[in-house]
Amino acid sequence: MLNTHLARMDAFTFPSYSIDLSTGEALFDYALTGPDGEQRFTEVITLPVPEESPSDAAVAALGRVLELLHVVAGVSYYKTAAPGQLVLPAPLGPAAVEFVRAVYTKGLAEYAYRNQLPHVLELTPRVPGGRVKPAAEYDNSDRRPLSAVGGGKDSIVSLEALRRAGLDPVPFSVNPNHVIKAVNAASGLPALAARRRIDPVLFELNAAGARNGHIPVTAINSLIAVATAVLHGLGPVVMSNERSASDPNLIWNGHEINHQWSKGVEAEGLLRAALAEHAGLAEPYFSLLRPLSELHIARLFATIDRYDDVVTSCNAAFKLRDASERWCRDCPKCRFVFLALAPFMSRERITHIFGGDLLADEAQIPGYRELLGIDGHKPFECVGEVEESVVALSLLAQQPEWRDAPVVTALVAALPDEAWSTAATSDTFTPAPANHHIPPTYQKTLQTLTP
Ligand SMILES: CC(=O)N[C@H]1[C@@H](OP(=O)(O)OP(=O)(O)OC[C@H]2O[C@@H](n3ccc(=O)[nH]c3=O)[C@H](O)[C@@H]2O)O[C@H](CO)[C@@H](O)[C@@H]1O[C@H](C)C(=O)N[C@@H](C)C(=O)N[C@@H](CCC(=O)O)C(=O)O
Ligand SMILES: Nc1ncnc2c1ncn2[C@@H]1O[C@H](COP(=O)(O)OP(=O)(O)OP(=O)(O)O)[C@@H](O)[C@H]1O
Repeated sequence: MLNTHLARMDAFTFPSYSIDLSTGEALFDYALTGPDGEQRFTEVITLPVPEESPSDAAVAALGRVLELLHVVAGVSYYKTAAPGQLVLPAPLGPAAVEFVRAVYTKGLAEYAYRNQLPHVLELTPRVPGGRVKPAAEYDNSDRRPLSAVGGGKDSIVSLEALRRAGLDPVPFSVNPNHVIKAVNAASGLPALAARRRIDPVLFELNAAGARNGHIPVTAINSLIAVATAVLHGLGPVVMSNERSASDPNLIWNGHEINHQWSKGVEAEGLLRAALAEHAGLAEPYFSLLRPLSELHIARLFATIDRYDDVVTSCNAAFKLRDASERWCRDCPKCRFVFLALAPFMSRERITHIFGGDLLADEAQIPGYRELLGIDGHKPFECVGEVEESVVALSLLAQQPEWRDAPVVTALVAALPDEAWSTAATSDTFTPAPANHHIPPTYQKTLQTLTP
């Protein structure tokens, strides 16, 4: 189908979904419709099959989680055309509708901004009339946690904290690549994995020039994780999303544009409420690292060395096609993570982890100026707040091993005086006491990693 036809699509619908419990394979169908016809898509998500058959209660809760996943995973296909109507497949309660609305508006906000599509930020799902049967309560809060592993430093910190606190975590990933498999192997813990196959038609449409952009992938991975936890009789899904994920990159037309929206605390609260209402789940999902800054997490990571040969936070290593082997050493995320870890590690150790020394490479200075708020806005990437970068630089400027590194000296000279005073009074290493959903049993977990 030609992309001119895509541009004339006026509705996005969700024709059906199904799951085969014997194989774990779920099929999610989507359709764009308009005056020139229809464009269909099917995404295939394969959950790991448990050794023991799930209870009837678990199967019922799983069905409800998959209903939410069906709607949320549609964002990848919706974005090829961005029609004005989003027509939900079945009635949903108010919390579920609010979650879906936020995923398609706030979760697609960067996409809307970059493609100049303000209507996406105002989308309101059309909900079919009728009553939603209330979900039976399903309380799995005291079972072993499912710990989502993304291959980077943050999920390693959570996995190790849970393990050291004796909570017996089960590592879990969606489409684990060689990095994630190596991290799991380094942990020594048996892991679960789900497969997600995007409809190849999407790549054909992209190649033909369809609209494209960032999607709230953490919302999709989170629901796949919750579905897996329910199917396997496990407890809460533990994420590793940090405090700064809630901060927007910029304001556009009065709306916050946040690249990391589905990692933020608002998305976490909406997802929990939707799961409680629609699937009856009492304690399904939270982020263990929510009160912490990226810099604080980096300091905790530095206390763990068993993953140094494998840890990789660079997004280029997680592309579906043409992925880099590990750190690309030339993107905002590589720059930020290097800056955040450097104050807490020897130069030799961090150079080993990254395969190079970014603070010795003067070509990185323009990128670091953005991270420090000297030029432009916070990059559209998973990077910490400007204040965290300034605090990291101020720590490096005091360390004999780092203070003469070419990038450090150039940045110290470029930073305005006000930034230094902000760094001096920063609360970067003080956990934010409120605004998280960590259940009491898990609240002391991070103390096992005190530096
Ligand atoms: C790895 C990456 O950053 N991918 C983004 C990139 O995609 P690219 O075209 O360069 O390569 P592929 O990842 O191979 O994807 C090919 C196309 O497939 C479509 N697609 C992929 C995954 C998906 O879940 N849905 C999809 O529709 C898409 O059309 C791709 O072009 O650029 C894309 C366009 O801006 C981004 O959509 C790709 O982002 C992935 C969805 C992704 O997994 N990104 C994470 C690394 C990521 O951004 N994580 C955020 C978390 C933020 C959140 O709110 O969840 C972060 O680290 O901050
Ligand atoms: N493939 C995946 N499967 C399951 N969970 C994932 C996957 N990729 C990322 N996550 C989870 O999504 C959240 C956001 O991912 P993100 O890439 O920011 O974290 P990370 O890889 O742990 O650390 P870092 O920020 O250092 O890259 C984390 O909780 C992470 O565990």
